Amino acid sequence: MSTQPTTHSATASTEHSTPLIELAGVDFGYTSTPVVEDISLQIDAGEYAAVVGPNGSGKSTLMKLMLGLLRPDDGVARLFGDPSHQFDDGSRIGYVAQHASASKEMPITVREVVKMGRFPHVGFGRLSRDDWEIVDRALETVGMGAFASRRVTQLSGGQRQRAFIARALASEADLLVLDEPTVGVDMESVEAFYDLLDALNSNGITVLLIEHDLGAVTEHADRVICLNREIYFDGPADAFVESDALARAFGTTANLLGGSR
Ligand SMILES: Nc1ncnc2c1ncn2[C@@H]1O[C@H](COP(=O)(O)OP(=O)(O)OP(=O)(O)O)[C@@H](O)[C@H]1O
Repeated sequence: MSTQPTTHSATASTEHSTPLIELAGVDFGYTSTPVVEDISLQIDAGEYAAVVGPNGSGKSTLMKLMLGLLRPDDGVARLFGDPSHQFDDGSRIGYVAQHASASKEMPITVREVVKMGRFPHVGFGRLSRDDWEIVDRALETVGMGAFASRRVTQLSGGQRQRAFIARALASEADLLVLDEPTVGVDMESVEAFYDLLDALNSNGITVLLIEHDLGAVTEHADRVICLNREIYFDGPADAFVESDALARAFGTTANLLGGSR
């Protein structure tokens, strides 16, 4: 695959000093029981951050609060400087869901999926020659040029995730948000997938992911946010490995960092 991402305009993320995501004193519960409490953090342009925590610790809820899909009961959530729930420029955020949830719904080709990344720019109008060039460059960047005509349903888990990253690149997103992107992806493809994320981040794209594979997180992400209803740790991945936050948040002293890789 190409390791030279070319589709993203790196200037887009460096010219803004406003945090991409900002949470201040955020509380949220689906019922009267709080699911996340007193969350304050910001994600700046160019970061490579991972949210980790045990099952049911509020990671997906936190992500939804960040993206404006849920509104805080208390506190403030901002996305690109606007209240998150009012933010409406979908082209700036590329979302990659878990492979399992994207598996059956798309009897269309890889190139058609990536084409969708241009919709925020052209509406449902026709793509120009320049738009198609962006689509094809995105496919090359993720190493999927040879699969452009393949149906998404006929891809492996890792290939499918690459196709969805290409869609984000085609939309020229500043922020790539991935929710457990390597679930169901074989180990060799996980390595290659993270190599791609590393390369995209080096090229200026902000990467924010929820990841269950703590070994991958600490090897690749620069920043770890460890959550269990409240934030147990937020800082450099190296310091996370050295800290006791993992044991406290997960309630175990087992080696969770090396087991899955
Ligand atoms: N729509 C909902 N309605 C009510 N409760 C919910 C809803 N979604 C999640 N919850 C509850 O909120 C808590 C946190 O769930 P969340 O999905 O955010 O955790 P998570 O850390 O992403 O979990 P996992 O790692 O298992 O995916 C859980 O107790 C869950 O049962």
